[in-house]
Amino acid sequence: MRPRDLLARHQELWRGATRHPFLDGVREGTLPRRAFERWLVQDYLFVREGLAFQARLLARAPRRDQRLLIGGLVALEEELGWFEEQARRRNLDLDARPHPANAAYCGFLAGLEGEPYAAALAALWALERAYLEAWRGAAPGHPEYREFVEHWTTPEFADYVSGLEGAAEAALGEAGEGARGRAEEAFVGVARFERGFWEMALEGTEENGGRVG
Ligand SMILES: Cc1ncc(CO)c(N)n1
Repeated sequence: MRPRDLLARHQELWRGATRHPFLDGVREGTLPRRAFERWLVQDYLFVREGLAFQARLLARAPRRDQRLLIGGLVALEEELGWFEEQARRRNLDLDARPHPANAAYCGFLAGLEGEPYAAALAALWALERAYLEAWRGAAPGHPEYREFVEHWTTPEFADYVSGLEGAAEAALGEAGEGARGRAEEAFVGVARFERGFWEMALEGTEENGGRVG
């Protein structure tokens, strides 16, 4: 089982993770500002957890995957700084509570620590690939959101996602049947949580969406 087999087997689910009215709104400029701001604050919190998840994955990665994962960690740390600047410009408070949909996704990532390496790596590939496809679908993006579309559609990011796919393919190739099953479940989990994240952003019910004052 290769990563691309997972995409082929779960096309419908994958489509739900990567196509969404939120992304149509980014492309057309019709997205309510509150929805975008809610997504921005929540995604910052998610990336913070994602960095911790990836650091734990690095600790048990085979030698051949270390450079790839370290490169990803450096990019995530830079991304946090970028989010902080975006939030400052928009006067958003990043010291917010994770929305339940976000907290559940982060809990799922934390739980992958107890799963086979191949399954956790497949999940990392899937969540990065989901963002690549999702934002590509929103390109070029309304001017207000274009910087965000560009952030996740650079050739560097696409190369990174390809690197993760290759690493996941190798890990799955060495994995036993049980671990491959766990990888498929992890993939399905990522796809569901990704869709839920867009839903949360568009329909979230927090009082102030993280806005200061
Ligand atoms: C919800 C979500 N999924 C994937 C990524 C890509 O890192 C992200 N920033 N946020």
